[in-house]
Amino acid sequence: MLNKDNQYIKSLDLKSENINSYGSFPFHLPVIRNFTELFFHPNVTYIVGENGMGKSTLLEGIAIKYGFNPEGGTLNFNFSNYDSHSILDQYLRLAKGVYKPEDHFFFRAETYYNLATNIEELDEDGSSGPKIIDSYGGQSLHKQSHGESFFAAFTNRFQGNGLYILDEPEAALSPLRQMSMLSRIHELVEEGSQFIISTHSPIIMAYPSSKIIQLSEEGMKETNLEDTDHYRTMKQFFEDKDRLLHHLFQ
Ligand SMILES: Nc1ncnc2c1ncn2[C@@H]1O[C@H](COP(=O)(O)OP(=O)(O)OP(=O)(O)O)[C@@H](O)[C@H]1O
Repeated sequence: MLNKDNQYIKSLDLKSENINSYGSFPFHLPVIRNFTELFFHPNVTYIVGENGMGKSTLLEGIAIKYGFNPEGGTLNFNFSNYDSHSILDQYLRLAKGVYKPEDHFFFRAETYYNLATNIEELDEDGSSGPKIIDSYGGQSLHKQSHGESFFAAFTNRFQGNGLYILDEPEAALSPLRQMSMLSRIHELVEEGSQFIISTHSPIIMAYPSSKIIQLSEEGMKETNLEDTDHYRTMKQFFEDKDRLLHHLFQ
């Protein structure tokens, strides 16, 4: 298990001295306006918060700054189907640790299918050596269900001693698969991996050896699982569904 001395990414800061105006995207986002230095947990750091708070933008900035392709994949992927990523990475300062990960993956639910297509194209071309799809379990990611193909990457492609940046990995995963994902995260953490995960799922955010950063209109704040808006809302819903529905339909 990684610790403070050997984690791969230590902290993130904003080069605010280079920002001229906070009037437009991505600088107008509350997390950027109120940025405070972010210290990553050696095992798992969660970025949570309401839709539109800037989780994907922040995660993408971290990933690009580290050297990942904006659309995800390993450090070796450099395909692009669109070029709409923000310029935030140019304004970030990432403190890396002394040790480098042996495995890397930037998982984006949004563009996972572009990645799947790119893998097929590279494999058809044949010039890149052994088939890439074999490291994802061997079966075309397009010929599996959404959840199955996501899970194939987590179980087969992620090899440990890795840096894994995951944007909403729960998309398409059933609650049971989300729990399996937690146990896979545990295995990979025990094998020297560091995760940075943006999620809306209270199941995914339940890994104990972690830090939860909640983004809101006020900026970012460290919090406990039980105090996240997601956990509270779900709890309220399940504890008294009828009352909640009554209020919703008033
Ligand atoms: N390329 C872009 N150009 C302009 N605005 C953008 C761009 N990408 C995102 N935004 C805006 O920035 C805000 C934050 O988007 P982002 O996708 O980072 O939020 P999020 O917290 O990940 O949301 P969700 O939980 O819905 O995935 C949104 O209001 C979005 O419309």
